[in-house]
Amino acid sequence: MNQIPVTVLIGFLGSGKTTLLNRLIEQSPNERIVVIINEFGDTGIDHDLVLENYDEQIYQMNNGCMCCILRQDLVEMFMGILNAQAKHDLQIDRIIIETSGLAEPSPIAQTIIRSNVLSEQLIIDSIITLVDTENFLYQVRNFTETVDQIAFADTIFLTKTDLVDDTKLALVKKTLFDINPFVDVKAIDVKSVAFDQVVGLDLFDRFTSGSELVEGDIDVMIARKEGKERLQHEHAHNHEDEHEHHHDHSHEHDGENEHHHEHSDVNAFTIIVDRPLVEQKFVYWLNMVTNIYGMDLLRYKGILNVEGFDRQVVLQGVNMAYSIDYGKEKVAENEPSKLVIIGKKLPEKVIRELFEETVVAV
Ligand SMILES: Nc1nc2c(ncn2[C@@H]2O[C@H](COP(=O)(O)OP(=O)(O)OP(=O)(O)O)[C@@H](O)[C@H]2O)c(=O)[nH]1
Repeated sequence: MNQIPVTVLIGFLGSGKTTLLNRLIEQSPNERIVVIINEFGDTGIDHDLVLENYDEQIYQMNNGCMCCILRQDLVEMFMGILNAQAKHDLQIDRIIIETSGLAEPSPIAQTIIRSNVLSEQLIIDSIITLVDTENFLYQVRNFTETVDQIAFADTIFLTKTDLVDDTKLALVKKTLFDINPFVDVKAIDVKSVAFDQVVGLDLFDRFTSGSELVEGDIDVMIARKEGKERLQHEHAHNHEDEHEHHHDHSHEHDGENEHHHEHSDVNAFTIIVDRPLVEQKFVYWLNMVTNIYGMDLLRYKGILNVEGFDRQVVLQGVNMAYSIDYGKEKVAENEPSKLVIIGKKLPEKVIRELFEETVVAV
């Protein structure tokens, strides 16, 4: 079954989400799109009514901010959409969610990733954050939601750049990169942007719950992603193995690339190791950190040099879920591994020490 791509539009109040959504809808004659809108306080539309009158294809959530509670309502809404698809024998091509300006994206993503039924049928296309360039600097100082929206974004669209000068634009970009060092940032005009510049970007990776990952699973996960047959591995899923210490000679250094941030409660930092990682040790650390810090890990990404792999290994994660993939060919056998971690009040020192003890120490 084809998974339906879900595009999540987030952004502070007035950042241009509705204007963008209208622009997308008016441009998409050949796609059957379902739109979910989450507004504060508006009167909702009865799901069943909408389903019977399917042409409208617009669902509305009105029970407050989309981030605040367990997203059981979102699960039910998605199930309603999927059931309607089956009942009416329709193919829905795409779902677009416009969130309330105060929403945090994490629970929306978690709802899709963590529900087995939903994750079989839906796939997150991209999490797109719109940033009102004119008002962003004020918003980021005063509303933690804004920081979360930046930290979580796969890509950021700057709106209202026509209202600011170059100095302000540069400051906004710098602030964005301070919060999320690996995000793409692009100025768009929401009134004229092309459909395929916004949807179908496929930026959000397929995440797998990492709690049972053991040595050898990196191969397995990549193979699965590439649609190949599951690789046969000799390794036993033996947790004692994970504690075994190998002798390698890598060491971590707190390089000048490190990012420290003062933006509300979100922090970001970089770990660089200049020798190849031992898979078993790295996996052990990753399992531990994801299990301990779970929802506080907003985003993490690593370009890793792992012993025994010809190519770089790319790690991308959200909360407890992450994906692992091949990156480019290694340039040098000893090229450094780099990990960027963004989270909520993460104890950087503790995480570094844990890394030092479990991954780097001989
Ligand atoms: N000058 C200018 N105005 C813009 C731009 N993008 C959006 N706007 C205007 O900003 C206002 C807010 O846009 P909306 O699309 O309603 O923003 P929103 O994010 O949906 O706002 P909420 O519903 O409050 O969350 C509208 O008047 C838009 O016309 C832009 O690039 N330049």
